[in-house]
Amino acid sequence: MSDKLTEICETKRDEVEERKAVASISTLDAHAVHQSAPRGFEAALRRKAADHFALIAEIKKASPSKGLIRPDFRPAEHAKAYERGGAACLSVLTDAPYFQGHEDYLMEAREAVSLPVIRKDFMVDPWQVAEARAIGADAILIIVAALDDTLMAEIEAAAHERGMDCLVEVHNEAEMERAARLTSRLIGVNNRNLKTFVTDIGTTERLAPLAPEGTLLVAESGINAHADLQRLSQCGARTFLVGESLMRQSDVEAATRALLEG
Ligand SMILES: O=C(O)c1ccccc1NCC(=O)[C@H](O)[C@H](O)COP(=O)(O)O
Repeated sequence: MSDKLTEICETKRDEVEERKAVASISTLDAHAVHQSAPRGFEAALRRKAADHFALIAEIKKASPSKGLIRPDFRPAEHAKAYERGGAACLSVLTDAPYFQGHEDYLMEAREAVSLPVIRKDFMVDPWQVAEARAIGADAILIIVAALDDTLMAEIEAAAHERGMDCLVEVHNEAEMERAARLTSRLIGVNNRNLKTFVTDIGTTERLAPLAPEGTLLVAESGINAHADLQRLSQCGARTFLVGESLMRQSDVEAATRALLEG
């Protein structure tokens, strides 16, 4: 194993092979018919970002870099608090081995609110897109560093076929160039290096000018306060993905409002 992201993706590939033996894509798609239609993740962000900051609020129990973040973890309650606090969308971590996540958390959170929800997981196979829709996800994450161009495009196509949006995540200049080859124009700059965990919000400032025309840029990770939103808005970022700093607060609703309003 060379780094954490590689390790996580190797574990994920094994997990997906086991799951594929239990449910085919057509079984998952048949199941997805019973879900409500995708809620329009990117559209909700674009609407909010047009006149204010747009927040993707993350439901995150634990992480490889920080361990347990929220001991009294209640996905539906956190989802409602985020919605009341003004979030535009939710992100729910479903990876179990490294984030103590679960598919049930996404289903519980989405059921409790009317916000669109992204499944935050490590996509390594188009099969996972069918699974994401079957549990109700409105969008998926594509981590450019984890995929080659062909697989990235296949995963994006599988999402679009099902009416889902893609948040395409980059961390450096070369990844931004590769992201531009996809059709999605919802691009997240992860301020956290997923190989070393070093986090620097200056990463968004460095990469923002390189985003392709028409991009809705999302600044991800390491965002703690309203002042960070104001700082990042100077480089054109008006959409933010925030997990840990909100999940550590006892009053999640008030913290969400304070982050957005100052
Ligand atoms: O959060 C981690 O430690 C982590 C480690 C390895 C891969 C991914 C990781 N996090 C996923 C995310 O991108 C964040 O959960 C998300 O951007 C929110 O970040 P934060 O506000 O810093 O919790």
